[in-house]
Amino acid sequence: MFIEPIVKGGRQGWIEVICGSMFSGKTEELIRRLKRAKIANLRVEIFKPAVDTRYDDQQIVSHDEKAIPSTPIDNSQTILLLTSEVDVVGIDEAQFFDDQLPDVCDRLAAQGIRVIVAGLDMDFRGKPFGQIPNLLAKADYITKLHAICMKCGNIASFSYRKHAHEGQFLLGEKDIYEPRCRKCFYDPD
Ligand SMILES: Nc1ncnc2c1ncn2[C@@H]1O[C@H](COP(=O)(O)OP(=O)(O)O)[C@@H](O)[C@H]1O
Ligand SMILES: Cc1cn([C@H]2C[C@H](O)[C@@H](COP(=O)(O)O)O2)c(=O)[nH]c1=O
Ligand SMILES: [Zn+2]
Repeated sequence: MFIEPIVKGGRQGWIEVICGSMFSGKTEELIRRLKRAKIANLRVEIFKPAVDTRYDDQQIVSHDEKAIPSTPIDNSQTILLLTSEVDVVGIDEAQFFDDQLPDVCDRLAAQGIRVIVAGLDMDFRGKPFGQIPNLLAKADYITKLHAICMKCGNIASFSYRKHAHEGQFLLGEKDIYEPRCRKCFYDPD
């Protein structure tokens, strides 16, 4: 389990990335860290891409219905305008944000802010997704989570799309996606 680092000598920022397949627990882990920060009386701001309207327009909601209020935004640079007086920034579904997101996270960390980013590391083809690879390169702390393969019960790193849609962007749940292990993802039958 991720334990918050001890910071000596004043305020210091850093970047945490939580990645993994769908249903691996990224949103639950993000919510857990953000709730602990709130318990510590830190000033917390939470963002998600406005396009992600799956469970709720405003809140971040996990597959298991854990929720926390957030601000939906269209552009990652908006985060800089809304975080002048905060200690912790949380960002969910980061794979959907524009290519400025790594730079935005760098700038927040340089201001002494703890930045916690959650997102899919791979798309339905098993290819790196959006800015997550660049964020992983910049991260101070990385947590890779795993789901359970829906075919064989092993540990799953991949998100298998059950529909024929070819575009990278397709919001969905268990009706469209299932987590799979490497073997069941590449050799289905
Ligand atoms: N195949 C699966 N493997 C693991 N968890 C699953 C699976 N299917 C459903 N779940 C549920 O999904 C929850 C994780 O949801 P969530 O944090 O929203 O994941 P993510 O953000 O990574 O998609 C788990 O606690 C569990 O209740
Ligand atoms: C693999 C994959 C997923 N998506 C979409 C499907 C969901 O709406 C989100 C991921 O949500 P989660 O919190 O990680 O479960 O992303 C997509 O658009 N394209 C893909 O290839
Ligand atoms: Zn499997």
